[in-house]
Amino acid sequence: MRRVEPNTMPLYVTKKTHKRTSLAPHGKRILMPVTTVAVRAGYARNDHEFEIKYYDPKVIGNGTFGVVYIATLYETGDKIAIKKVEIDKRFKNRELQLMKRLEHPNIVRLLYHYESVDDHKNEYLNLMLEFLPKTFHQLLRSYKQVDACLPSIYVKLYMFQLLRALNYIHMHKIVHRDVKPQNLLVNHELALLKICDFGSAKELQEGDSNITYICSRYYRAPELLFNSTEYGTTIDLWSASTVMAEIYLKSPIFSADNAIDQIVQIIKVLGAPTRKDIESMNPKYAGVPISDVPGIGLAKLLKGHASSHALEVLGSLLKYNPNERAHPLEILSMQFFDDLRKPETTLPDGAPLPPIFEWYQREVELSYTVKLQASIFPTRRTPAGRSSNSESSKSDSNLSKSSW
Ligand SMILES: Nc1ncnc2c1ncn2[C@@H]1O[C@H](COP(=O)(O)OP(=O)(O)OP(=O)(O)O)[C@@H](O)[C@H]1O
Repeated sequence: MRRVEPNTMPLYVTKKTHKRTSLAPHGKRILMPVTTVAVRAGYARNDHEFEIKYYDPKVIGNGTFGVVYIATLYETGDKIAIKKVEIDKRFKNRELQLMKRLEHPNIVRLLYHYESVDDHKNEYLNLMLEFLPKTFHQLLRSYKQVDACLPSIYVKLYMFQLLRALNYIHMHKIVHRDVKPQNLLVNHELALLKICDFGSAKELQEGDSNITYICSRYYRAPELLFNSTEYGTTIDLWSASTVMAEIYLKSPIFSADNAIDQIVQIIKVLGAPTRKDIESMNPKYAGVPISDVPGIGLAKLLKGHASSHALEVLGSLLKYNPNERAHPLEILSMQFFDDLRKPETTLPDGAPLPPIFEWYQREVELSYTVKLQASIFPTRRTPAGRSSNSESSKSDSNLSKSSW
């Protein structure tokens, strides 16, 4: 990686391709073009331009907003993902601004970014991200195809990491607004989960009106379906719990073709929202009154699929009233996650669990304020600064960002 003086690089990507064979620094002979780009680092602290070389780009995802490629870094041989989104000059790209602020083991890491321009003078923002091999959607599908269930240790590990990441994002008053299996990336061998796609995310400001047509329908919180513009971060908790229910049911818990039917599907399970519930979701709701019908209930729907502890988690999150949804840290302290706290627990192949208890100081402090630290962390592995075991949590200097 060669450092270049600021301002000496053109604004846009410098593309040099070598057609000849070259020996990459990581020792592999490359028989294909290598692309060189002038990038900026993902984290703002040292925002100089660098030259990065990559090769073998292939499309892996075609989203609403852009194209995602997989490529290999010339220097290290590491796989990366490049998300290329057309720049709309009228708006500042929120995804880049937010991703620069977020640094967490359960959030996909922004490595570099650069701008590029095509032959028609369309301009693009390219986000170079750490690569993860699968989406959670693909993982669930692979189990479904062989009529198997995701083993319960993975359900616990993945839900723990998802809720921990949401807690971290919400600490920054950022709401993701598109939590769904397609936006959760996994390395199933290591049992790691990371949230991606901050294209819909937003930092909430008091008094701001927010758009309601956000979040993929099946995972959309009821307050959005009731057209609330003053929702909070708890919309992500609803989405997370629908993801959890989907793990057990092997298909989305609430699926409909339109917003009205989506509400109907929720009512069929949870029963109709009370007047108080509707007021909590959207005090300005002026739609048709909803008759008082009972739902079949989560316990009946998930009978034979989910344990009582799993139902406790789902029941604490799948609530109409956004303020009644449990705090993510409260959920992490529930019995459902107790296996993860036992020293003898391993992955099915005997490998150790990923380091899910290495928390940032700031996350730990927050868990103190809600007095949950004792129940989130394993016994005798108390969090940072108080530990007899240095493994339990890394200090800010190791992990956190100066902005904290
Ligand atoms: N870092 C990554 N590693 C591996 N795959 C990735 C990565 N980032 C994105 N992808 C793949 O690309 C797909 C689309 O990415 P992303 O959701 O960020 O784009 P999008 O344009 O916002 O898509 P959508 O409109 O479907 O939400 C993901 O579902 C995933 O399959």
